[in-house]
Amino acid sequence: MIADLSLYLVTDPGLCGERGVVETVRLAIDGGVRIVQLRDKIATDAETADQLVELSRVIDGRAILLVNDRVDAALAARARGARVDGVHLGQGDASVLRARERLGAEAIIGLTANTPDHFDAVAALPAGVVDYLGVGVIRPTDTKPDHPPVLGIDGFRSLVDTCALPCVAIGGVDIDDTERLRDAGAAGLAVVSAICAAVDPKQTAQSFLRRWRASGTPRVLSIAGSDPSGGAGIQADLKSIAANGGYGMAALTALTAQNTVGVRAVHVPPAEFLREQLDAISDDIVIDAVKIGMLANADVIRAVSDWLDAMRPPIVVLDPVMVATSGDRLLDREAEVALRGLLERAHVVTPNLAELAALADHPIDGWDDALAAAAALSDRVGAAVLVKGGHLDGDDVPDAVIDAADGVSRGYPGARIATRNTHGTGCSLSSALATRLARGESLTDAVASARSWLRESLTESDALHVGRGHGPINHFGGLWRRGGLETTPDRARLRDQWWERIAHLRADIDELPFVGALADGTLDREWFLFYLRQDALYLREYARVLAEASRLAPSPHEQAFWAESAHGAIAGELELHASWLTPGAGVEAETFAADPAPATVAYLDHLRSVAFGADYAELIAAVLPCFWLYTDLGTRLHAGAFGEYARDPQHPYASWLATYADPAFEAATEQAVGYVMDAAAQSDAPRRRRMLRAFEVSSAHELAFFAAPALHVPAG
Ligand SMILES: Nc1ncnc2c1ncn2[C@@H]1O[C@H](COP(=O)(O)OP(=O)(O)OP(=O)(O)O)[C@@H](O)[C@H]1O
Ligand SMILES: Cc1ncc(CO)c(N)n1
Ligand SMILES: [Mg+2]
Repeated sequence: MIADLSLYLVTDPGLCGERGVVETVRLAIDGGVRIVQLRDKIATDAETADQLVELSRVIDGRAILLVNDRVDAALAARARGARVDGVHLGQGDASVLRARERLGAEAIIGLTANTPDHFDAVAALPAGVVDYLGVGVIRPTDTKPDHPPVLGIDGFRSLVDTCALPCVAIGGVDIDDTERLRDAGAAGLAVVSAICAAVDPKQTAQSFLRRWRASGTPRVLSIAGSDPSGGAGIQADLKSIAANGGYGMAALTALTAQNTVGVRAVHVPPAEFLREQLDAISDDIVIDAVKIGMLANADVIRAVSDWLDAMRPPIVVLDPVMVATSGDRLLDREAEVALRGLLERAHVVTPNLAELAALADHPIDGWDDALAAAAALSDRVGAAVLVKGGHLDGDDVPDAVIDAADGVSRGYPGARIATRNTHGTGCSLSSALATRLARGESLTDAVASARSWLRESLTESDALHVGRGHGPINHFGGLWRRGGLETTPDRARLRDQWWERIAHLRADIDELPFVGALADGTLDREWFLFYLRQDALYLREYARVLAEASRLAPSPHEQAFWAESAHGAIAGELELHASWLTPGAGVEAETFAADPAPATVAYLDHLRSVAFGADYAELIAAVLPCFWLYTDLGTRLHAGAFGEYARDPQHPYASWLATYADPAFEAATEQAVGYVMDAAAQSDAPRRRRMLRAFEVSSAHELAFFAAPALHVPAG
């Protein structure tokens, strides 16, 4: 069994001073220590056995208790009913093989190893003889005057690098070594004076653990049922653990045939097989936190309870699952009684209101009643209680966490999020909480972080469209939106998304009097000339912006495309203008003589600000509407979407219509759209958002540009 080695207290009677070893151990365990080694080189075996009996009483199953070297004392204390899990042996102490033989297969036996030869000797031992190694000293220490040569953290790393056993660092370990030792491969920190000599061993232990937990990826085990629809059970747990920064593992208690509408059937494999799964994991992997969900029946509960007693994981969050969101039962009545025995083994219990009523044995009438019942339950079982308000009526869905032992009590108000997708909210919240605690967050902070993530996952859930009943939350929705985990989005989906984003602007353009009159040929000539004069001023600057896109282009073919487009804006489209504005006369004379209208100024200022203040991706997004909107409008006009007359070669504005319905312009538009979607797909979410915004603003300027003639030219 691999116990939780993260913070390993080795006692020293001298350093514990007047407070004494037993009181120091009690305080350290209150602070989160989960493995203790009684080390006293002077006491007799009988005295050591007495201390072990006393320590076993104080520890009360909350931590692993080992003794240094004294196998006889361990056996004597066991004979007196003490729980002594094993021994730690030095190189010169009793043989590990003999100790294993005398203490049994379930015992935990540690061995000191400080040199390559020691590690070679360990590698030659049969499997299962030694459970972990103590490797040091990290720096000089007074607690072991005859200590071996100082390894330092690099020396530690080189020794443990290829070792299959978990190795704890020992000897002069300071809290500021935490991150570097974990990074160097330590399975935990064995500390002596840092805690024994501490003014406040509980607070010191808490500080060590916070640093240790925050410095790595927590390995979180879900012990729960399977929900094939993915919204609850171990499926939801694994997603929740990953979304909150943990590595998720899962041992299955039951298989359900369920979906978002309800539970059709439940199959519970033999509880012995669950224990096999649990042992397979804990024999190999250090577990930083456990989340317990659906337990199905009393046999399963007993199997989990026995394993917890043997393993004593540092963090246990118990979600007392009794009924699914659909209302179907997930725990039989006999098991509800057995569940109570499990509560004492949890650090946090997370009942919803119905589950709280069942566990507190009295009906819950409103939120204040729930808070009182949660406080009483916490006081009775010694675990913190996170009572969840999701099933309250009305618009408020508060939660609250109460830890009677630590005097913690905090409410978390929250408005109900309008969604049906609440399947698995409880499973997900408790798994997120276990992960956050394993990352070193305090109880109240971890609840706040888990809730915040859950609420974001509820808000993002409508995008999933899973099932006809209560759908699942979107476990990674927030991360995808913030660009943390988004896979490269599908270009076609992006294109549709962008085009849809400006649907309202496109509809407004279609509704403009200018467009309607252009289509049916009644457009006032002065309006059209006003539009053309402004468009000439626009195109001259637009060409410069396209030239800038060419300059910034990341590839030759994009560079060529934007350069050709710049040329087209000055040459091709201005030929159109010249034929209208000054037939035969010098194009410059008349074409650019108009004062730029406000809409023209605003649009060009926008383009310049993007061209010379942002990056290539945003720039080509900003110029895209001038391609895409015009091609769309021109092809629809030419296709008769606004009436057949627009297709008539005799139409008074036929040359304008032909320009924007030109297949070559349509092809250029498709190429421009392709470059922009490529850039968007390869960008992170923040840049994708900036690109879309630049595209949207340009589209709004296009609308204002088409609307300008009606504002500035009295209808003829
Ligand atoms: N519509 C909602 N809006 C906001 N928060 C919600 C909503 N529904 C549930 N929650 C929150 O989800 C979490 C789970 O609460 P709930 O009461 O649903 O647990 P549960 O019944 O155990 O869920 P499950 O059905 O997964 O077992 C709580 O934090 C609760 O406040
Ligand atoms: C397997 C499983 N566990 C828990 C729940 C609670 O919602 C569920 N519906 N299914
Ligand atoms: Mg629940």
